[in-house]
Amino acid sequence: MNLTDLMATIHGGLIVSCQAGHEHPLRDTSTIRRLAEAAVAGGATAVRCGGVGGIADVRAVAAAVTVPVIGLTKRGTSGVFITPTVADALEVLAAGAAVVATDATTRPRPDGAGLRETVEAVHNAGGIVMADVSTVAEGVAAASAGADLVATTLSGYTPYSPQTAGPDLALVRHLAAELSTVPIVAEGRYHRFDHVREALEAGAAAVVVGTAITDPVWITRRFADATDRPAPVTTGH
Ligand SMILES: CC(=O)N[C@H](C=O)[C@@H](O)[C@H](O)[C@H](O)COP(=O)(O)O
Repeated sequence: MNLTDLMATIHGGLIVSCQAGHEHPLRDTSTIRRLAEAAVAGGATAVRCGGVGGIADVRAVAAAVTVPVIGLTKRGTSGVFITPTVADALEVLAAGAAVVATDATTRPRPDGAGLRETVEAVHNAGGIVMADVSTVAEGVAAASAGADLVATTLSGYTPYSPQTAGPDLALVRHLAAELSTVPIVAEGRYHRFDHVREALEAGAAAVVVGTAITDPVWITRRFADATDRPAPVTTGH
């Protein structure tokens, strides 16, 4: 799939992130595949998946859904952990993803490759790159390194980006103003319908929602916390 076809499919739409952390009750590849199928049935224009489920999740979801898959792997939880190496990116593509999501912060990558090198490797293999950033400067650098899409995924997850409870709509707005030719994807803590709308109005080409759709632990907790018996423990997404 090329970028033009991808944008014709996702522009103005919802992308659903189907992931579950190591200790999560939904951490099972066939469960993730079913979540992805449910998301597509509900109108997801694309699915983002992989994470700690890695290549197995990407492969299962890509084989099951007709919409484009944005794949990623995760290694660890600090530094560059989203599809951190060229080898990871190529594996994600080989598993059937149309788009590889990768950390595009300027922090050192574990294989020593630059973002530009990673982008080139993905392009040479026929893939599209979604650059996960946390600041405007990172988004601008990612675009000049050749990234096809810039996503706000990492805002709030690098020590130097704003640690907001809700989505970083300001980052969407600023990236859209800076980057006229690279589509911006709004991602990270989109928990409300009005925030999805606001992101599109701020210039996002598409919005990714994960936890608020695909994590029943998180959803249950929100309801439990409205009762006299709030949930006792936290389980990550
Ligand atoms: C920071 C990081 O590792 N983000 C990951 C990226 O793939 C996922 O864990 C998120 O669920 C995804 O970005 C969607 O965000 P939210 O679940 O907040 O809607």
